[in-house]
Amino acid sequence: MRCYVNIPHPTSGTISSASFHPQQFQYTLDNNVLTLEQRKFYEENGFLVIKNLVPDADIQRFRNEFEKICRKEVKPLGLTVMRDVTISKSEYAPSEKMITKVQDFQEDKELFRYCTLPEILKYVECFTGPNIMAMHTMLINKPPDSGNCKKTSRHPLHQDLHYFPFRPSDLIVCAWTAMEHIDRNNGCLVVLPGTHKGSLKPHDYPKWEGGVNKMFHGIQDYEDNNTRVHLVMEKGDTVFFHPLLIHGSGQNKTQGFRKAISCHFASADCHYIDVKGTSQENIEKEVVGIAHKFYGAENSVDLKDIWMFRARLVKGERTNL
Ligand SMILES: CCCCCCCCCC(=O)SCCNC(=O)CCNC(=O)[C@H](O)C(C)(C)COP(=O)(O)OP(=O)(O)OC[C@H]1O[C@@H](n2cnc3c(N)ncnc32)[C@H](O)[C@@H]1OP(=O)(O)O
Ligand SMILES: Nc1ncnc2c1ncn2[C@@H]1O[C@H](COP(=O)(O)OP(=O)(O)OP(=O)(O)O)[C@@H](O)[C@H]1O
Ligand SMILES: O=C(O)CCC(=O)C(=O)O
Ligand SMILES: [Fe+2]
Ligand SMILES: [Mg+2]
Repeated sequence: MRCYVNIPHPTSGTISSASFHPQQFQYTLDNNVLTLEQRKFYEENGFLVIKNLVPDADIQRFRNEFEKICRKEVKPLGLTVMRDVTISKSEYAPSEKMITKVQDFQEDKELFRYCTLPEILKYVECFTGPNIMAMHTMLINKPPDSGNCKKTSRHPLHQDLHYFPFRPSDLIVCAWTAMEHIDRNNGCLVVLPGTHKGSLKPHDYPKWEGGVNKMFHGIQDYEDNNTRVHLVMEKGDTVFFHPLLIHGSGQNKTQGFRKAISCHFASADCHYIDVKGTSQENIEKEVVGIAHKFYGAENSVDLKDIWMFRARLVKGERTNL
């Protein structure tokens, strides 16, 4: 029992019901943003959906900028452009239809506005506290999966903490905003409520016949008896979720490219950890391997350097990260 334990008031001698604090929370901080009901929901489930949080006008700007990137009209520094695994060996010219996602848009003013929106940060602060770092940014353009039946658009069930060499996990939160109506047809987020109370599981590539995208690791042996919840969301709706929450996304059965924008935020007071000897070693090797390909193996970089380099302060003071 980690949450909702009633603790006696320290100064009261005898314990009467009136001297009990109503609640003890582990995953949310005290401020006046979340209602008691919302706090309880996140504590219990590890996620919280806020309807209609990001205005249409902002989403349109993110969409425009993404299209400019796809047409190569802008080339933000440090951006990773990822194509679907099924076309990763082909010669297609870049276009919106070829790009599965862009990552690390911290140097793109238009897209990075997402990470500084006051309405987003107001909620982020409930989980991270006042010193807030934007650690990892993505715009996901989930491609249609009909036709070839390879289901490569699926994202296997995983915990984002697998990718993060910093702690404590409770001071990390993902904000994920739907850029259009998203349901099971175009591959919505799927979450296993309450799994944020568990530990980090070992991750590796799923053995899917059609192939799997680079670094899309999944949990090999998650318990299938967990309730899966499909998050149906409208444009602008935003889900905040804990980095240990097991989640993924299903196949996109439509002809459209399903879009979402997201950022992982962490308290600047978090600290980096060494993942050597842990289950995270396999992803460290992949990330460092890619960095070596780009910068040359002689310029040895470690995981911490990579993260420090792309992390950006968005509120408060840059203390550790
Ligand atoms: C890094 C930490 C991430 C933190 C994430 C937080 C939680 C998020 C959970 C996730 O989203 S997990 C997935 C995270 N994914 C990544 O970080 C992937 C980042 N993508 C990349 O680094 C590049 O897109 C990649 C290196 C895969 C390709 O880069 P380029 O487009 O510059 O290279 P190129 O097209 O020359 O391809 C290089 C090689 O990669 C292969 N490739 C490209 N796209 C691929 C793909 N989608 N799947 C598999 N392989 C792919 C390509 O076939 C080729 O193989 P060979 O070396 O054998 O010729
Ligand atoms: N049999 C399975 N084994 C492992 N992971 C699965 C399996 N089926 C789905 N998943 C993963 O679970 C998540 C969502 O599953 P979901 O059932 O919503 O999608 P889907 O199977 O692609 O589509 P559908 O809506 O037709 O079921 C995705 O991350 C997907 O990769
Ligand atoms: O399909 C999605 O948008 C979710 C992707 C995801 O969970 C991730 O990239 O970590
Ligand atoms: Fe994820
Ligand atoms: Mg299914």
